[in-house]
Amino acid sequence: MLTERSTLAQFLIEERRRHPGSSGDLNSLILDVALACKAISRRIASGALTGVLGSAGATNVQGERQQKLDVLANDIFLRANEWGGQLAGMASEELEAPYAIPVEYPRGKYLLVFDPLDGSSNIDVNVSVGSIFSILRAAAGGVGAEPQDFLQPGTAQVASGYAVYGPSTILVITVGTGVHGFTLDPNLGEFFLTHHNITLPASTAEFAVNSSNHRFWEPAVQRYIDECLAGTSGPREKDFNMRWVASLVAEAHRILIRGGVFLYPRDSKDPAREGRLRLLYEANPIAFLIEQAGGRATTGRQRVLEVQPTDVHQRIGLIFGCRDEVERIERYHERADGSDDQGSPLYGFRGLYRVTA
Ligand SMILES: O=P(O)(O)OC[C@H]1O[C@](O)(COP(=O)(O)O)[C@@H](O)[C@@H]1O
Ligand SMILES: [Mg+2]
Ligand SMILES: [Mg+2]
Repeated sequence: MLTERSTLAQFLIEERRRHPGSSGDLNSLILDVALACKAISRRIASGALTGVLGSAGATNVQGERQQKLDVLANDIFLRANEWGGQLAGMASEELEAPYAIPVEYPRGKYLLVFDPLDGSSNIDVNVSVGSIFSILRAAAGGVGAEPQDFLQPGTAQVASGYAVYGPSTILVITVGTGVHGFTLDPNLGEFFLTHHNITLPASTAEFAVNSSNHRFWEPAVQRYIDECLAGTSGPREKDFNMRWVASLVAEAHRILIRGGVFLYPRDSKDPAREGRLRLLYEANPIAFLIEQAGGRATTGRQRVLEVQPTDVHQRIGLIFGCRDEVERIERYHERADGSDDQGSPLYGFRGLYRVTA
């Protein structure tokens, strides 16, 4: 019987009862991931006192400047998860190639993919950051250090989750049976079940987008945001609120708790890439959580979880949140000019009144 004082371990034991023949490896793996998140939370909380802020002076595979905490968090994830015998390999935002489990440790049947520190531009300004993870099955025989082993669609995820290092540290996970949140008690060093069965409302009046990219967006996204901005004077006939934390985990958490829609859509800012966020360790784990909470996640054209990855570090347009809004954005994408059959003819991008941001 789960209560507000149930620990993450107790919750996982309850879940395992549904699968009597299971080995318990998935539970052990999730507990190791949780341990990594606790360790990262401690390091972040000490901030400037322990010299963890600032740049590491290097760039990662994406060509982005690594912060010291990016490197530290990556190392914590590797060390916490490499020895337990549940994994065949790991892939990280901070590592160009997948990480092979060292020969001295046993191999297991899962693959772990993670963004050890998400929203890292927020570290130095003391705003929420997080970690994101996704668990996949390894190919039979426990191999799993080759890039192609990780190129599985999001529908193949066994579990996913994130930790937000905010005013409190919260771990939110799904093992395919709903979405559950656990708050870290910093005195006991233990995650307790505080948010059981998180569900998203169907509709919302709050959106999250980096509107400085407006001119690079496709017409469908321009139309959607312009209509939100027009508020009661536009075709939506209601006012919207906007938030942008620049930390995907913080944004996803807010949306899971109080609803909303998030857009980091495909744009033309850098023609070499499809979007800003990474498919395997940002979009897929968040999309799994959002769908499990009753929401929807799309690239605009396709369900995120059905995209066949072609590269471990592949980027993609990501739109997720409350079902009604995401479906509306998908409809706007159905026509290249951003209009749809249900839109006002006077108010589309071909309409008489074109609203600008
Ligand atoms: O700075 P921008 O363009 O608004 O981008 C913000 C996005 O970048 C990210 O910080 C990318 O994650 P990393 O910090 O792991 O690279 C997302 O969390 C966030 O949604
Ligand atoms: Mg990230
Ligand atoms: Mg990161």
